[in-house]
Amino acid sequence: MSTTAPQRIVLKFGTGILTKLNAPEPDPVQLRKLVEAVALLKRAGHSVVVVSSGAVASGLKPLDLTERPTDMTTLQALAAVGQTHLMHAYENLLRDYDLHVAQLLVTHEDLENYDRARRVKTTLERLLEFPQVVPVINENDSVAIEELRFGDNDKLSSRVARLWSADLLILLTSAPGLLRDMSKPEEGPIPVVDDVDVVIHHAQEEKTKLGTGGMISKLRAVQDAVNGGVQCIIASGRHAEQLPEVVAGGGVCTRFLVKR
Ligand SMILES: Nc1ncnc2c1ncn2[C@@H]1O[C@H](COP(=O)(O)OP(=O)(O)O)[C@@H](O)[C@H]1O
Ligand SMILES: N[C@@H](CCC(=O)OP(=O)(O)O)C(=O)O
Repeated sequence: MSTTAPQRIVLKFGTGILTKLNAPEPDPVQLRKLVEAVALLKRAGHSVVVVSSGAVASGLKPLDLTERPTDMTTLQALAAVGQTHLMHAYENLLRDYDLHVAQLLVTHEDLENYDRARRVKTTLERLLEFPQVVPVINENDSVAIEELRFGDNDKLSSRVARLWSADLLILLTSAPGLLRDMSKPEEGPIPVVDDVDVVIHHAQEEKTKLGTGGMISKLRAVQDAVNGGVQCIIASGRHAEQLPEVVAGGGVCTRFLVKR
């Protein structure tokens, strides 16, 4: 697809691109670039919903922790502290573009329940009638029941994209797209994928230190989204400046087509 017509776009920001490369804490430079890209897309007439990770990572420093813990209770406590820091950062950065953040925290159960999911959808649609609002969605980590958690935000973003009938879901991550061979990044990502099943074997278990999902989780989320009619893109969140080009059909990324 090569178009600049207004689209409904879900942007997913993974933990791996919201944090510094060499320290387990949020990277304000990265966050600024991502917010700038959101503002650019909105200015071009697109409707944008952000699914943002980063609550747990944002809670580490305030709680004097240097590493991501593994026990669920501490992770939930970290998310409770970190989510407010994250939203504060978004609100501050969006102000430069006369935009405001709208926080939506949802659980797996909310989106599985017909009535609650519909309420999320209508709230989202009402919010988007205000051009100055950027909805930022995260899992409600501190109350999510362990066995029913999304855990990573890949699946959450595909659920949101389907619920909202988005045109496009862009998973922004630390990789430039889906690589055939992770030891040969110079080959660049696979440009276009028609069938996720055919490429899933390229995804390795390896992932960033603070991220939870990894590439396998992303491809499963992509499959869910394309099955629901949403075209998907995996692209580097470290090159947010290329987002308008990616939305228009170009850029360095992997594009997953919807089967017709
Ligand atoms: N075939 C592949 N191509 C690109 N990245 C891959 C591949 N297989 C595994 N990965 C890993 O997936 C990571 C992205 O997932 P993750 O760390 O969970 O990021 P995020 O926090 O953005 O969700 C990459 O940094 C890379 O280590
Ligand atoms: N909801 C969690 C997201 C967990 C996470 O790291 O997800 P991801 O970056 O998609 O691998 C948070 O905000 O920390």
